[in-house]
Amino acid sequence: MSYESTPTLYEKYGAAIDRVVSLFYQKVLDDKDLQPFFLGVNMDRQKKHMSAFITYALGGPNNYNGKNMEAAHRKLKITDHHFDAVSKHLSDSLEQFSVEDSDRMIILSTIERLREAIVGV
Ligand code: HEM
Repeated sequence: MSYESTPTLYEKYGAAIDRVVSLFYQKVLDDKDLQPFFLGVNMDRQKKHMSAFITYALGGPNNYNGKNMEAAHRKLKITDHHFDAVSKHLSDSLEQFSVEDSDRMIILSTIERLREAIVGV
């Protein structure tokens, strides 16, 4: 009998989060539909906030000190189309880092739960 417990997603992928987030924002900024949202945004700060947010969402330590999702996206007039595009870039980035499909699905469903707080607020 083994006492090993299932590792959290943070234990499995935590070391790669910064690199995944960098690749993700490369894709976002290469996307003509999404570029305008990030004009004038400090991307170093943005990447740090996103990495901390994802770290916590995957079961890691809570070092996130940014705004809540509703406050962060208020007045940006983000549509479902934009949300789907961002979600796809995250999915592609996770795939490029060889995150297992079943884990990628869990991560995407965690992100999906934020849709209401981000779209159209
Ligand atoms: C899919 C899930 C998403 C997550 C987890 C997420 C996460 C975050 C985080 C952690 C911040 C930083 C908040 C802060 O600085 O206090 C942020 C800001 C921002 N997000 Fe998102 N975001 C998501 C979707 C989107 C979408 C779909 C768009 C637009 C297409 C978007 C555009 C922005 C912009 C422009 C900012 C910067 C706001 C500013 O600094 O004034 N985000 N997001």
